[in-house]
Amino acid sequence: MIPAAAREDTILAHSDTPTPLESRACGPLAGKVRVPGDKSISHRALILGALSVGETRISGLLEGEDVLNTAKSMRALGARVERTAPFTWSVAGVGVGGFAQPAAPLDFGNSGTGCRLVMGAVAGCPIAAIFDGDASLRSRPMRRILDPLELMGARTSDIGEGGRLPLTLHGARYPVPIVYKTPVASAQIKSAVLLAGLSAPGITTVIEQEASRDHTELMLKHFGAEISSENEGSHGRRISLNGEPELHGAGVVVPADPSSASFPIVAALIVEGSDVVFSDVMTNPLRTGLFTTLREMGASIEESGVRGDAGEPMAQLRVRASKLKGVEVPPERAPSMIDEYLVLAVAAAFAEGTTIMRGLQELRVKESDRLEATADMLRVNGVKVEVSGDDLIVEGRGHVPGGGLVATHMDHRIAMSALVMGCASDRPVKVDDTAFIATSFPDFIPMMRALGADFA
Ligand SMILES: O=C(O)C1=C[C@@H](OP(=O)(O)O)[C@@H](O)[C@H](O)C1
Ligand SMILES: C=C(OP(=O)(O)O)C(=O)O
Repeated sequence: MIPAAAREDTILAHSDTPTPLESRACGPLAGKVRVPGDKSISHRALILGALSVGETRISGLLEGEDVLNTAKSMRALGARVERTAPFTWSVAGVGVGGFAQPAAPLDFGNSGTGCRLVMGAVAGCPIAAIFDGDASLRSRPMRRILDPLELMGARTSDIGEGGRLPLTLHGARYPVPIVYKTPVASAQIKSAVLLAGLSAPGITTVIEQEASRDHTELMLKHFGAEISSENEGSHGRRISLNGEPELHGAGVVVPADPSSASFPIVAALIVEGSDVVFSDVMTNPLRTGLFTTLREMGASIEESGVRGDAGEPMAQLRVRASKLKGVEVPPERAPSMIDEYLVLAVAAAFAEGTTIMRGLQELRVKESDRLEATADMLRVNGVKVEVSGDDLIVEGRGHVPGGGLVATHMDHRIAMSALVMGCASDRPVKVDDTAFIATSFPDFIPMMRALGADFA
């Protein structure tokens, strides 16, 4: 038997040379699958486990590169993190405020969530840590996280141009609780402030104009923190956390990731005759904007067997190929489907009529400028598309000519969206590099092939 650590190294390995792939029109997709564990919940389970006293047992953890980098960072900060069986991990934490000074820089690879949440957790400990990542992560804004953390008493030095990585974060010796209004709807900003607030005496409050995913709040409660959330305005939330709790290790069952499921779901909708069942898909309403939109477009997505664990609902989804029509997606839906616009744009290209997606400014600061990259992906495959300010307008003609080579820009979701498009386009669609798919959905290619996709 291979020891757990060696197996983990095998998972971590990925090629430095680009691996292109072509996707060709295929016959009906069929089968029943469980996509990997939710990425957001996997990061949080490791971080909260590391900040707790006692053991946290996680089942269904996403073993993608982003999450594995978070696991490594938790070890570097003093927690014991072990893979005990496939997708099953055990964390023995150090308690709130108990992180040790890491001996080497923390490398988060491609992962904004891992980097930014750990910044919050480190900001509440009297240690210094160097944060770094790959070229994509080094290009993403960090000021949005550092601003509130500095108000709480943390400090930065050796910081990259424009507040970017690499940087050194010096945690606060005496963290101060704050009331913070997030400048944009971002669960990463909210979570960083709440994680720093764990070490602050008194109440840390985050106010968001538009509610972002609430996994941090739900999981903090599950681990024993006193935290409350009330509505703020028409779409917002006001979240208050009582500082200095004793967090206790807890069991976490990670549901299947709806953002990962969105790729085979759209593939099943656009490939004629398809019928695919997805089990255990998380259906937290702050994550299901894509399903709402697809249903408005005419998609057949049947939900059954709704159940929940630690406040996170999940269900089985049966998806059948459907005739889609263009729709207008309102800007206030953006936080609940922020990572899904790329694959929605693919569905929109196969629909009849125009789809207008409004208020997508946040797409510009993801792994790539996803607004431009999505438009380019469609354009090189013969789809009429326009970026107008922060809106994306796709003219659906019921079919996609294809034949293009898509630049993935170190962005897993561009790669997967383009491969989905090729499943039903007139000519094949090629992507320049599939390596980054391993950050969030390592089994995407074999799972799609097993359903009937023609990738070569
Ligand atoms: O908190 C999280 O787990 C995430 C929040 C979102 O980012 P923002 O907080 O920047 O919107 C999302 O795009 C990302 O994939 C995961
Ligand atoms: C934006 C994403 O992730 P992150 O911000 O963690 O890099 C994503 O997975 O689409």
